Amino acid sequence: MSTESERLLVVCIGGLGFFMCWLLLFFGVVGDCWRVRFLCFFGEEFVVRLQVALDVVDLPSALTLAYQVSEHVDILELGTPLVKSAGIGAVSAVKAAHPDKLVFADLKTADAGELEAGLAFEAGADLVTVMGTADDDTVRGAVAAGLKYGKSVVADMITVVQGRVDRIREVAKMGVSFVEIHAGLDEQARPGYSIETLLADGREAGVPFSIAGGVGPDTIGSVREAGATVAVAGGAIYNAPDPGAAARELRKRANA
Ligand SMILES: O=C([C@H](O)CO)[C@H](O)[C@H](O)COP(=O)(O)O
Repeated sequence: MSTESERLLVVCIGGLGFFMCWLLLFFGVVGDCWRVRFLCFFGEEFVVRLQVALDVVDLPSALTLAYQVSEHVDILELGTPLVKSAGIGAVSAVKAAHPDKLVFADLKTADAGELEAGLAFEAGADLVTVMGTADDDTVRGAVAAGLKYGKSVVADMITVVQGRVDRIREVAKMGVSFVEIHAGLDEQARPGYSIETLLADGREAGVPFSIAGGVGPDTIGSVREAGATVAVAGGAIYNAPDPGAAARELRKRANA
């Protein structure tokens, strides 16, 4: 073989190796949630992922609901009340039943971020929440667990109303995959509640975000237009007479 062909061969093998390294990094270490983020920014700019909040309080009901809706959603969330009632083993059960879906453990961790996030990842969660109001070291601890397991951490901004955009930007810099701009069930129940304030803060913050707080068929289009990575829907699905049909309709409207 001539020297020129040898050099070409070395360049080709080197190039292939470099490409394989990036593939491994992308599909292995970086994890599913970063793939969602990547697709949203570079592959499917206007696609919003649909996350169902399984806000029931026992595992059989959660598994039934997940079974009814899974084909229409991207992310199955174990709501905080479910994890408190059924335990972290519920995360493993939902992941075992739906290995093709991203499983989100809504722990809303307020302290011991690395320890609690590690529990969820160990149980099979792909994403876990830490409170956006938690101590910065708690958020950083959860992120450290995410890096260790190759999974993602979401900062839940529930209860933050004043100065929300500033705090969103702060926690985004701590390495969370995205920020959940969230009005909890109690806040939603107050007269005058509007999802619009969440959307406005999402638009202004300029970091990847999800929206939770009464997302339904009438609002999911605005959630997408605001630029959200993920739309979270609980009551609009589990309170519907046919949760599967409700999820299908949300999916249709999300990307209409
Ligand atoms: O996170 C939630 C709440 O704090 C209870 O755990 C809900 O899952 C979230 O608000 C989404 O539910 P809906 O507001 O009913 O869509």
